Amino acid sequence: MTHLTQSSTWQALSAHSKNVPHMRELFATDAARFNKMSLTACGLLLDYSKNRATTETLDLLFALASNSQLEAKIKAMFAGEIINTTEKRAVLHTALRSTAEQSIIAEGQDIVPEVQQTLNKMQGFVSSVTSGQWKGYTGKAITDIVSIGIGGSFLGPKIVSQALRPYWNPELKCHFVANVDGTSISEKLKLLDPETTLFIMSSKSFGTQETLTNTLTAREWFLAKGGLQSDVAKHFVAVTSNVAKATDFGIDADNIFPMWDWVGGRYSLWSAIGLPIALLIGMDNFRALLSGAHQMDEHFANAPLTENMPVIMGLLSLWYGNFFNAQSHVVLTYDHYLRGLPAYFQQLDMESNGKSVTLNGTDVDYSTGPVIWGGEGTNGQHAYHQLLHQGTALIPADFIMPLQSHNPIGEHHDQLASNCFGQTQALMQGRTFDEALAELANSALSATEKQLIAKHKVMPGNKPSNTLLMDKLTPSTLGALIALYEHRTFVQGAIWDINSFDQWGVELGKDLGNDVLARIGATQNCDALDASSNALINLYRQGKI
Ligand SMILES: O=P(O)(O)OC[C@H]1O[C@H](O)[C@H](O)[C@@H](O)[C@@H]1O
Repeated sequence: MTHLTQSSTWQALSAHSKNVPHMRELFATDAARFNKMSLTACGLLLDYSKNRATTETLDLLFALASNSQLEAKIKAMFAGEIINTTEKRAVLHTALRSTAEQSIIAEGQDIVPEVQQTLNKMQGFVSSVTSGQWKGYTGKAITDIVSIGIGGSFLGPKIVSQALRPYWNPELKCHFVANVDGTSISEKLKLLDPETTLFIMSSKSFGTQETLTNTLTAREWFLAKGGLQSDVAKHFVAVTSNVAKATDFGIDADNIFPMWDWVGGRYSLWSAIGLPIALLIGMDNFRALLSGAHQMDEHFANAPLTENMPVIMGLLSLWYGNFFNAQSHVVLTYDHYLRGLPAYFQQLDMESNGKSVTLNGTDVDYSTGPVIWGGEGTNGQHAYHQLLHQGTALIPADFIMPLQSHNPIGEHHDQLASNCFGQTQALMQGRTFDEALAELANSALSATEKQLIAKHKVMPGNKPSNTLLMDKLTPSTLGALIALYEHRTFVQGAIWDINSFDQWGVELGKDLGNDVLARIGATQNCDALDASSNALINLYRQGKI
């Protein structure tokens, strides 16, 4: 057994998990439950009262956090200690949204000036492109941006841009290409004019196959359409920590925006990887996004554990994963602009906490990161919510909704909100057999049929959910919301004693993919691998089944 599962707090939580009353009862016996179990920070309100939790539960969870040295671990992250031990890196995405007055040391150097310089460089670039001062090779202003990247170098810019659509510059369009499937880039290029298109190649490593291939294809297209090699600098910029590779590739050194080792891919939207966002929403709004995230950093670093939003959310999610066998967690956004957020949180959390050994290499004997999934409310209500209500799996849910819509037409937002609140209520209270039977009282069914149908209509309830509200979806509230989930992920990783900042599983896939590529291009059929892989590669070489 690991220290964690052996600990008396863990054992106490395990025993206590069998004795928590149904949430219906918890609400019935405490009218102040919402007041006691909700909190506001950084423009966000978290209602966590619809959880299987009593004061005792929370006390035990906070004790678990303290015993896991959570506060010290939070300090270590903010202080730039090498907490990504397997890659020997600091984890300082929080420095990207620090204020100019702060001083944050990484590897013996204050990194804030570099961060500020890069923001200023981004500012100059954004203003040059959006004012039309930046000209393409025929002297025309830029109308279309194509952002090429994958993983964190794609999801962050794409989903944040999508979320902040009301703030877009109407003169500019932005397209995102990630997949190495040639269809993705081909379909985009069909829409574009090389004279007015600017490509942003986003790759921290400048070594990711998909991004390099898509960028080469874009450059070939540009040259085939009339651009000259000497025009490439006007149409290709890069964001990378590997400046040498980017210049070798042909990108003008002046057009390279730096990235740093201490920023993980899935935490990078706050860096120059966020350039497509800044181009679309303008630098003031981009800075507001950073500032919202910074406020959440301050809250996370300074609020006591018992009033700390990321800590509470992290602990409650861990409660279900470790003590109720919940294997997934659903994120439901009641705002069309936030429809991509579940996919963003999916990478953030699953790449961070999909781990099976502790920092010192011991196999864990408890569940770590759950499957994160979700979608847009109300659509999911007419699909997978059925399983949330009556399925056998326990799936804790987060409901996220702004109180004011950017598009307040008719009764739409009232209906959206009523669905959101109605769902959390239904999940919590469910429907008993007697209630279901009473609803059928006036139907024409026989008594036996009523009994049977009532059985099918029973909803056990007691299904946990958090509700997160904000006044309005703005760059600042979105920044705070994303930082909240980043820190929630951190909290869980800290308690599980895993490295939330490496991704060796992803790396193996890349290596084997390269090996297979060489075998596909070889002169002879492949017979060196397992029978299945040999057969699949050879069928592919043959081009038919
Ligand atoms: O930015 P890049 O170096 O091209 O990396 C892009 C992506 O590659 C990997 O697959 C990582 O798992 C991601 O976290 C990263 O964001």
